Amino acid sequence: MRTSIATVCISGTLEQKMLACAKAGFDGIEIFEQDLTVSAMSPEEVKALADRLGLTLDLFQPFRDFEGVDAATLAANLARAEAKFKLMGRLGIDTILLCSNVGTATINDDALFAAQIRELGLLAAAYGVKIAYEALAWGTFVNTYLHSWRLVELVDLPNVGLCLDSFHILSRGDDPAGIETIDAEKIFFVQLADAPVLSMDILSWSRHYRVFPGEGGFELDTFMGHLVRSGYDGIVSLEIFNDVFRQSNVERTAVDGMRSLIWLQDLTCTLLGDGAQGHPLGIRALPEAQRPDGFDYAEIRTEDPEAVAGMLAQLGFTFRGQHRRKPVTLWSAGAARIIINTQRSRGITAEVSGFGIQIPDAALATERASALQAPAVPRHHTPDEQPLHGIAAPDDTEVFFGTSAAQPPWAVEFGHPHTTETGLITGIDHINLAQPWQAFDESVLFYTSTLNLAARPGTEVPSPMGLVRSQVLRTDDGAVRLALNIVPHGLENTTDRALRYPEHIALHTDDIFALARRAASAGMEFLAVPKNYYEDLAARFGLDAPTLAQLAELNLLYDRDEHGEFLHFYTETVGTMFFEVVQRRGGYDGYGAPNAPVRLAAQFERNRAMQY
Ligand SMILES: O=C(O)c1ccc(O)c(O)c1
Ligand SMILES: [Mg+2]
Repeated sequence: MRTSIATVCISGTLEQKMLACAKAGFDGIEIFEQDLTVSAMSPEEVKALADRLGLTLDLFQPFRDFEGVDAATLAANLARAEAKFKLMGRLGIDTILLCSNVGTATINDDALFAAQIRELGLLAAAYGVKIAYEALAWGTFVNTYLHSWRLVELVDLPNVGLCLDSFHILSRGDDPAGIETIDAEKIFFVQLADAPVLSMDILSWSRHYRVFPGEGGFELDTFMGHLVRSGYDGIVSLEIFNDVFRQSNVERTAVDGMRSLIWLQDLTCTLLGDGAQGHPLGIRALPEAQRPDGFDYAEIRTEDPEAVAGMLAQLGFTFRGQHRRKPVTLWSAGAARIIINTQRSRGITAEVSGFGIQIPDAALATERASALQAPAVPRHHTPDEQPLHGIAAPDDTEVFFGTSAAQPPWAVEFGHPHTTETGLITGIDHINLAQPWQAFDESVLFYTSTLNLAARPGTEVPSPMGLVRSQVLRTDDGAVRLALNIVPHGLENTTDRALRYPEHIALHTDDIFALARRAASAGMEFLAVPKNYYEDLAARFGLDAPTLAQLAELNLLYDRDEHGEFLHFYTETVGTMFFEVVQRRGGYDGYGAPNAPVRLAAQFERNRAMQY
């Protein structure tokens, strides 16, 4: 499949954009006119640079507000178009995108639309230009792709066809199945965009909230399935208008986009099954996706290993030994393994620096991640040590693939072959990772695609520092769960890293009261929960007084839904990390969302107190 990306998706000058797109592996680009207008490069220089980079210039866009106008406006529009056709000749671009009219159309008449577009088509033909007509979802009279297709049929010129843009089709809730009824030869261009499911006017949604495929809520694999079956064999491009992407690192965003197209092809192959082959679009599958079986371990990098070890001991973890060659120790409790690493600390007292997941075939998972352009984490190992397969996530978390086994083979390197014992902690429930504001969407795609996790709908948690965007990524069975939290905008410049990126490891237990009591008597410091919270609990759930008193005494939080109950507590923070302990009763499958604002406010109070 030939891939392209609109220059409007990413930050920088036109030259920087072109370099980044070529480096990320795109075959071509769409030139967004504004990027050329403000560029210091002449059209000829742009063409020469594209040639040098091996990029094709696939589309010039947008040409706006053409059809459905009075005679005088039509004449002016044709003159405007002719200037652009000449410019395209200098760029060496043969296709222009024509958006359906949103501004100047006053006459609603399909015959007139078609006649006027026909005039444009005839003029374009004289310049060797093709016109790809796109129905914008907010077009005054033409706003569905099937309507734009009827008009293209009426125009009936070889150089006038369609541009299909997934956003305009899916945002309106239109059924993309109709794509299969379109003559594939007449689909001149395809643009893909995903978007979070929001309830707002479509224009604002489109101009600010588009994201790369896999980062939003649209079913783009279904869309692609119809496109593949239509027989289309042209370019599939990304066209994302997104406020964050436009100010983020251009190279990273380009790779993020490329990853989305690689992943979407794989999802579409899965959806089409045997039917994926034998279509001209030539979509490619990745090495097989596998479901992770659980967390292998969580890793804490620290300058203060004593503080972290102290907390683990209070929680009931057992010291399992020091790695025979590295300054790394292993602690375990039930199936939970935690590694304390004092190597390469990044100037932070303690942080959740990575985790391992267990997967049936670690080498295959690494191959798949590499095909998704995940950067490898280099780790040395001696011939008698387990090789480690690691990838670096956009938030700098290091993720390692380990084989699925009750006793991980690497544990012997810590001198202790068995790491499982019975105790109150039974395993790792989830890991919560703080995302720098510009990495959130990229991380969602990175973790879901490389670890084969499903993204749940996002939420927003109010905190004294702002709204914290939050999203859970997980396996269906809950064996691996990640919670991503975005750090509120503006805090990236604060010098207090604890305020910036608090992350945590959540452990599960079958008896949180016993565990909390034992930890308290071992001297553990809990995050203090305000009294108001327990009054609210009493009102919401009708808990009896002794239960409430016990919860309050131990700083436990509580939630309940139609499936079951959830009890949890948080430890104090060390560096930028803390622990959570959770107990799930019945079929409760959430994360205590109503309690998240209580936690964030309590941590904020605690941070303030520490500053005085
Ligand atoms: O928002 C717009 O105006 C706009 C322009 C060009 C496109 O291809 C598009 O999908 C939207
Ligand atoms: Mg478009």
